[in-house]
Formats: sequence, structure tokens, C-alpha cells
Amino acid sequence: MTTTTGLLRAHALHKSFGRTEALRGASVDVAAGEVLALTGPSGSGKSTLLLCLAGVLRPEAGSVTYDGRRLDDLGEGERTRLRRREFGLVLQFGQLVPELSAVQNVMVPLLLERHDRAAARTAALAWLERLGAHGLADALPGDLSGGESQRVAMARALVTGPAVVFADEPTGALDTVSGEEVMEVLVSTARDTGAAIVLVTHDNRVAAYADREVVLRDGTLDPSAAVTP
Ligand SMILES: Nc1ncnc2c1ncn2[C@@H]1O[C@H](COP(=O)(O)OP(=O)(O)OP(=O)(O)O)[C@@H](O)[C@H]1O
Repeated sequence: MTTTTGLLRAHALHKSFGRTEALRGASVDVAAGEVLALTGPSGSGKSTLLLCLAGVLRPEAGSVTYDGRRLDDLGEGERTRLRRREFGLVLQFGQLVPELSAVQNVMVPLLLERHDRAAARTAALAWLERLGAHGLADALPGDLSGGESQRVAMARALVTGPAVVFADEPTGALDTVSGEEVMEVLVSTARDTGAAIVLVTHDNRVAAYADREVVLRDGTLDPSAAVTP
């Protein structure tokens, strides 16, 4: 059952890369439908925390719980299915598949879930339209601007109707105007669908779109710096 609070929880996470301790006891809760910004200095562990919450990275200690289920209790197949169905991911440069057109990129998550091709195309076109990118359906990623790529990446993240969208510096490669447009589209669409957003950013203007901001320092949360914009 989905509760209205604490949909996604990280508790006391530790994650190292070699001798670098990226996370040292980080804990955070994400409520259903909330827009949460993870901020903090470069190297403080923001992306690592986001990827642990998204089930992409496995922490060495601590737990991530989604809708009452611990991700580390799930087998690899079950984790992958949960990620595909419940989570959407938007990264800094869109990370679209260069050989596929915009609409084909957006269809990928549905085809992985074995949706019928025609239905997947119809849904993908509808999402592109919703994100103001309908005219781009047949364009290849190499022909898109940064802002256009991010709209397509957001359509791909939202097409499965996820409960949580993870966005790591989604406007980091964009100029201010395109960045604001992308944030407005992302946040308003999430509000419409009820999806929560976990957003990594070092840009205060981007963090201002969030309902809540938590600040990381040295791999843990800095409670004294928590801000509600
Ligand atoms: N795949 C990796 N391999 C080795 N070290 C890594 C890896 N990912 C992260 N790190 C290290 O872990 C620490 C935390 O990195 P992370 O990317 O989570 O921080 P961040 O706050 O998102 O930083 P930034 O704002 O610069 O992106 C850094 O010291 C980084 O160099």
C-alpha cells in the first residue's frame, strides 16, 4: 500500500568508491508527490545518494525502503522491474540513445515492459506533446538542443507513470532560460501526475522549485542547513 508520507526512505547509508567515502550515514525521506532538492558542495555525495535511492547503486550499509519494501531484499530481476515501473531517471545530458529518434527513445521503457509497439508509440507521442516536444518526434538526439533533449528525456522518464522521478542536475547543461523552462515543465507535470521528484542541483534557482531542500556535507545530511524555500 502506498502511504502519503515516507514513500521512499534512505536510512544511514554508507557508500564508498575505493577509499572515497561518498556517503557516511546519510538518511532522507521522500513523501509521495513532493519535490525534494538535494543540494550541497561538489563531492558531498548528492549524486551517490540519488543513485542509491533510485536503486541503481547498492549502499554497503544502511537501507533504502520504497513503499514499505527494502530494495536490498529484492532480487536483481525484481529490483529492475520496480525501477522500470515505479521510478523515472533524468540525467544532466539527457542520455538519449543516439541512433533512435526522439519518439523511439520515449518508447524504450514501454517496450522493455513488453507493451505493444503501436500503443507505446501513441503513448510516447502524447508525452512528447505534453512536454512541448511534439514536433521533435522524428528528430535524432544529435539534432536536438540541450533543452529539447531534456524534454525528450523527461518524456522517457514519465511515460511509465512513475511514482518517483530522479533528476540529477537536469538543467546543468542548459542556459538559464532553457533551464527554467525545463524545471517548470518537470515540476508542473509531476504535480499533475502526483509523482515525487528527487532533484540534485547546486543551483539555488533550481532548488527554489522544490517543496523542501536538504543539504549534504561530507556524505551526510546537514540538519542545520535544511531549508524550505
Ligand atoms: N563511480 C565513482 N567512482 C569513484 N569515485 C566516485 C564515483 N562516484 C562518486 N565518486 C566520489 O564520491 C564522492 C561523492 O560524489 P558525488 O558525485 O555523489 O557528489 P556530488 O555531491 O554529486 O558532487 P557534484 O556536485 O560534483 O556532482 C566524490 O568524492 C566523488 O569523486
